[in-house]
Amino acid sequence: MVTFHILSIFPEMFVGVFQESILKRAQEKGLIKINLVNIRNYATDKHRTTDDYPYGGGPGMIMKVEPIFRAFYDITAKAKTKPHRIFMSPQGKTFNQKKAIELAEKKEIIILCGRYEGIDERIREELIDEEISIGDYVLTGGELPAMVVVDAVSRMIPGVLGDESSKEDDSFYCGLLGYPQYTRPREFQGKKVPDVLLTGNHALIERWRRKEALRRTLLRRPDLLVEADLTEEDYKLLEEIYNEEGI
Ligand SMILES: COc1ccccc1CNc1ccc(C(N)=O)cn1
Repeated sequence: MVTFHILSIFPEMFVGVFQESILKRAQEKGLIKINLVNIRNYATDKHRTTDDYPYGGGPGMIMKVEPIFRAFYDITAKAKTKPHRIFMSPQGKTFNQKKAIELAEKKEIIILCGRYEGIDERIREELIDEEISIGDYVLTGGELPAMVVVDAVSRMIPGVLGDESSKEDDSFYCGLLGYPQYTRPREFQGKKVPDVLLTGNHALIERWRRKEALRRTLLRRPDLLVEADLTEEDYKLLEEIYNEEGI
């Protein structure tokens, strides 16, 4: 069970995403809990201000310390265990499946979603355990990145995915890209499903899938091959692939 506390000035952005399909069922099954927190509720001035102009000048606004510190203290005081505190930002370490698996072990996670040009540095210094980016591009806020993290982490929690096995084979799960998938009809516009998949010979099918995952990874993301722990059998398959691809 993982409890996600999501801090944002636009918590309503999350309602649609977390009220659908797998994440909704996971909440109903008590496998995950999502606590949407509106930072504005912790702003004490009349206008419930959460941002202000940057010292030193420059474009845009910066998120203020007080509302965010109050929100963190409040959530932490109510939390059963000390939450792991994440800030979504372009300056973070790039998110990947390995990180998703690691975060799925946590009990409570706070995800701070930045808006405007970013946050007052004292928030990073005092409140954040790790900064995570979903990729090298800038968005209008950390809300979409937070949804990506909640989705990827939730999938790794036992019981969330109906068919457990789908987690094992997942693209990026074994460090390789996924193999080609087919379903009915067997032939479409003259394009047939590979015969091997119709043999019912699971050893043969597994070999074909592993080989196609290696082929796809070699051709599209050779950098992942370097990281993957390959077996002797994998190297044999790669030999065949090199010959077939004329590399
Ligand atoms: C100018 O925006 C910011 C500047 C600083 C911090 C947060 C934000 C909010 N925007 C974000 C957040 C995350 C990502 C990412 N790549 O994960 C992209 N954009």
